[in-house]
Amino acid sequence: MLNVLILGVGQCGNRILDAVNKEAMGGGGASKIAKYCLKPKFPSRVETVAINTAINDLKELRYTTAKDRLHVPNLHGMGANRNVGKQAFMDNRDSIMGEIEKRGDFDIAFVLTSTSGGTGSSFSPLLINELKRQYPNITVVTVAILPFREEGSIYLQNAAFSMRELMELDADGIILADNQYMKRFSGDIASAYDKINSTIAKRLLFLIESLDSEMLSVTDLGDFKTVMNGGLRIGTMGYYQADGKNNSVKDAIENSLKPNNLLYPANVADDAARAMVIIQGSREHLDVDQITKEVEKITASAGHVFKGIVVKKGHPRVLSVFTLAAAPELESIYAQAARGMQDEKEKRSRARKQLDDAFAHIEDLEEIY
Ligand SMILES: Nc1nc2c(ncn2[C@@H]2O[C@H](COP(=O)(O)OP(=O)(O)OP(=O)(O)O)[C@@H](O)[C@H]2O)c(=O)[nH]1
Repeated sequence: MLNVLILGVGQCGNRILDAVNKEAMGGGGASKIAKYCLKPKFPSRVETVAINTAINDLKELRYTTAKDRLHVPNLHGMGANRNVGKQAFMDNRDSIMGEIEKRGDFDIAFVLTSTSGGTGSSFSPLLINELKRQYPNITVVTVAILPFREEGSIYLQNAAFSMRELMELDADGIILADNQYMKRFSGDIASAYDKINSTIAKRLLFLIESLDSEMLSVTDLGDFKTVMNGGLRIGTMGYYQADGKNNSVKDAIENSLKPNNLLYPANVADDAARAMVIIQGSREHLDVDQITKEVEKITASAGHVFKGIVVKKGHPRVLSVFTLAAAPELESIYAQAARGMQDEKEKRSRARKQLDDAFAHIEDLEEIY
């Protein structure tokens, strides 16, 4: 059985973790006392911890038990400042790692975080480093959320710098989810968040469950690691669930890779480096020849594709995880972040000059009373 750790860091990470716990409890509503007695049903041994400097963010969680919420005290908040965040992590490193250690040993950790706020984006790279240091055999995959592009220059700047830190870590890859790309889910931000979070949560649970299942065709943690180490070691996930109208497993695989079903804009045909396609469904829907043919098609463009087949009652459901050899959308985020930083620098020096000119008026004067 896999030992899985899921850490949600900062508000966005906390909320996605809460969505994971919600899904693991069957997706229903939670009562007021739920946080004291909830017991999510995971397929593997899964431990979850929500980590945050803002106590109110932790209080708003509904499906994460009180004992799985770790408040890291920081008197004045982060102000989206990653330097303050890094210091707060280092000041509290031992207590954070102690909370994790209490939960035993792990094969894989997922770190869920936004790239753009103050807490998650600064804590996560340091936290991942510590995990890799303290658990030499652990696989650590980051699920990193990119901001809406109109959220402002500091968020974009944070995203640029924290992504670079995450990419430079000696970890096992990044699964990207892009708020901007998934904005299509809803008109208003609050319900878009809910939908985005549950979309990510469902895919993660599917992945964990599959890695720990008896498969007809086997994919395991080792294969997942190999996929995540492909290309830029940055990837994303696609998912599709067939309905009664069309039970074709071939169509389900194709659909799982269509732009509409991805968490991040990617051109799978041109840019995928490695992939893993996991198919679940009732035996009568799982035509192995059809699956093999479809997977071979993907292999023609992505270098290597692992396939996993899990017999489970229901219409075909397909999760595709892939890493990318190119990520043009990231480059445009860096360009936008750099423009924003440059604009701010110029505005600051213009303002400073204006102020200096104003001071010049009284340069040779004394106060008169
Ligand atoms: N998908 C998703 N994104 C969110 C959610 N909440 C916040 N975000 C995004 O996360 C980014 C801000 O990061 P947060 O996680 O809120 O910040 P934090 O890490 O808690 O840091 P501070 O609040 O600055 O201490 C913005 O780009 C938001 O759009 C959420 O529930 N779901």
